Amino acid sequence: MSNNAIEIQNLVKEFNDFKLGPINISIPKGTIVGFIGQNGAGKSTTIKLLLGLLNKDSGIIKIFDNQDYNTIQIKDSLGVVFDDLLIPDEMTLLDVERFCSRVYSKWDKVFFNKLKDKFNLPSEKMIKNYSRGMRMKLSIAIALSHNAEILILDEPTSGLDPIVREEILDLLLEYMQDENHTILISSHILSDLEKIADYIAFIHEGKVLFFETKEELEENYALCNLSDKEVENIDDEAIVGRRVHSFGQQLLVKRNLVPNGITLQKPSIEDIMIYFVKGENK
Ligand SMILES: Nc1ncnc2c1ncn2[C@@H]1O[C@H](COP(=O)(O)OP(=O)(O)OP(=O)(O)O)[C@@H](O)[C@H]1O
Repeated sequence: MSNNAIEIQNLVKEFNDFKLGPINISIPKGTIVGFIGQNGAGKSTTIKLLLGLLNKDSGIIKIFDNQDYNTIQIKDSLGVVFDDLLIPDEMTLLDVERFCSRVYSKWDKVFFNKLKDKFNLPSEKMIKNYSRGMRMKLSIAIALSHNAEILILDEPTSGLDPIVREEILDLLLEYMQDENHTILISSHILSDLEKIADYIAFIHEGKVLFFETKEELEENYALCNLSDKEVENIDDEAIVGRRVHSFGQQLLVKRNLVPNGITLQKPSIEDIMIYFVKGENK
């Protein structure tokens, strides 16, 4: 049995004007993978393929070594959050709770009610009258309350205020106390991922540009500010991307390819993402 919770091999999906893949990613059990990329890069498409909500053109997707994940057991082991709640608007939280207790074999009513109180979610208000933040919180509460072994979260913190976001990140870290738990989370709020992710997968125009641990990103890349003259001494191979200023240039470089003596700074994940995209036109 492999040590991966999710394995994606040569996954391809084509729409009229967009091609995803081939995507190759292995997500080890017990890790949090932050899935980043520009709007339209292919994050949600990958997640939908993973969940069987879209049909792939080719490739292999395995969840716990299992390619046939339409079984109840595998559905039970996935907790899913999309950027909006996919629940009929006429339902109340009480209806949702009753529904989930029937659908999920390991539904934890006590934990769900704890989250309901923590998030101040009204029990009898119709979901259609919930605010966006309340809908997201309910969605997260459901995903966390059925003892899923993998959480797949597509933009779970979008539209939430910083305090609630922090609470949710804490809940995710608490969930990860169990070493068999795994999270794949896509987000444009890169500072959130900076706090919790072990790996960052960066998808750009349907291709994975990198899949590295946060430590590897830190070891491999650095920012430096140089004059135009100084930049001439840097090998083109070392430059991932650049931003030209009136006083010189800021570069994202591969640490191991720049000469000694240059002052290097640690880039944020946001820096790395921006310079990778800009690097295309360097
Ligand atoms: N059902 C579909 N039919 C046709 N094209 C689609 C379909 N679903 C997605 N696409 C296209 O696939 C591309 C990737 O979209 P996707 O939603 O995966 O991006 P994303 O990275 O999740 O973006 P965002 O950050 O904006 O949510 C886009 O060009 C989108 O228009």
